[in-house]
Amino acid sequence: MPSSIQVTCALILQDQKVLCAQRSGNMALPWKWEFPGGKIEKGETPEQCLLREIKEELNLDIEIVMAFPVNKHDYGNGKVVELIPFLAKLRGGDLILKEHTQILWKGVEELRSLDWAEADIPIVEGFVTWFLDRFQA
Ligand SMILES: Nc1nc2c([nH]c(=O)n2[C@@H]2O[C@H](COP(=O)(O)OP(=O)(O)OP(=O)(O)O)[C@@H](O)[C@H]2O)c(=O)[nH]1
Repeated sequence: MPSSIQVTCALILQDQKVLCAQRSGNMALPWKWEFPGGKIEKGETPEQCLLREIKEELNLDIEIVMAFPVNKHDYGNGKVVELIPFLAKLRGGDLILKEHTQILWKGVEELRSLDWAEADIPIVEGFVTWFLDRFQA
């Protein structure tokens, strides 16, 4: 397996909805849906990376609530992504889309209907299961 890149992403939960972001046509994985975030830079913790990326990509300030299990995915084109998801809450900032085509706030039970980047699919599944166990028991 080629060496992997470590990428953090945020599942920003507000009023039982999650912020989903669609990649633009000129990015890798064009038009796929993902959770906002990005690559960890040298010397950064995953949490520091995520706060920086969310500010850079969306102009939003978040607070990290907890970590979810990491998913390592081989895209088969030499790119292996270790996706490190966190549950987060919005703290402030006015949304400005700097990289993505659009964002949507999706109800938890509708999350599966989007065309997700492959690495995100197990994260979506794990999150929906976790949320329903916790809040709809
Ligand atoms: N931010 C983010 N990236 C994801 C997710 N799922 C997933 O496979 N990725 C991949 O992880 C990498 C994240 O890098 P990045 O957000 O810094 O994106 P980038 O455009 O600079 O990457 P690139 O230079 O490979 O195109 C991309 O290759 C992206 O395709 C996700 O949910 N969020």
